[in-house]
Amino acid sequence: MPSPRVTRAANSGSPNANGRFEFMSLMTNKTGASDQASARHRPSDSPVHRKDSSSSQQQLPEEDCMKLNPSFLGIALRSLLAVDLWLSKKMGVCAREGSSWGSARPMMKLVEISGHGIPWIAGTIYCLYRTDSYAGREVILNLLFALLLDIILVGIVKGIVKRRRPTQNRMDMFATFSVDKYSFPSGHATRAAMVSRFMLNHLVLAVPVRILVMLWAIVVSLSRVMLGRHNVTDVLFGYFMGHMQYSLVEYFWLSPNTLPALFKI
Ligand SMILES: CC(C)=CCC/C(C)=C/COP(=O)(O)O
Repeated sequence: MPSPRVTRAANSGSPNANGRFEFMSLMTNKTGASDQASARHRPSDSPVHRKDSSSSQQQLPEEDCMKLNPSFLGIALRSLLAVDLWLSKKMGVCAREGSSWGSARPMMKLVEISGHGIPWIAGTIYCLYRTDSYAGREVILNLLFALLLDIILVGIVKGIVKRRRPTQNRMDMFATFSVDKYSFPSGHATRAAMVSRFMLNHLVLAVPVRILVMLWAIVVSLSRVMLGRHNVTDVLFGYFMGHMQYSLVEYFWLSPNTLPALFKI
């Protein structure tokens, strides 16, 4: 019966008392802890085969089962993320001045500003101040509510998911919050989708202007990936989230009855 010290030395490949290395076969020793670990790799002991084995056999730890039996959802998600990263890198054609469409980067940055929160919030507050029509004030007030809600919800989701921005991104955006170091979802995409839907539903616009509003939302969203700021899934989810936010604003529509003080003209 070897002493625990000798066994440990033998299992770990340490020199024995004679200064020589001794290695004990892990497959033949059925008593040590390391043998249990190695036994997991034997096909006859795999989770699949264990189903047929007697119940006296040891159950695998849960984390091992997950490694050996990844769920379909896990595989699908990993594949989607791999495609997402690959596609986003390919589409990030304005990520740097030296990128294939690098000369279009200044124009893309203008598109970025057109979807930034600050001009939208500042412009909406200005319009609220200038408007003297009752109906106009109601619509603009709700737009302001939508823009603030958007910033809060996007900040919360970014803070929970904490997905890093793509490696090709250069963090040279103006006026960002600390959560804006994260990329999921794209705040520009949520805002563009929400604001465009808001305008199409609450402003009386000629058909060419309606088309321009829709195109603007799509171009702002697309520019996020082209600038290398976001992965494709950040933008797709952001666009979807923007539509959901609009539905939320409609649901909680602020009327003169909810905020009478603001509607005194
Ligand atoms: C400072 C204010 C009022 C808003 C921040 C707007 C901003 C920088 C959002 C980040 O957008 P992406 O997530 O699309 O990069």
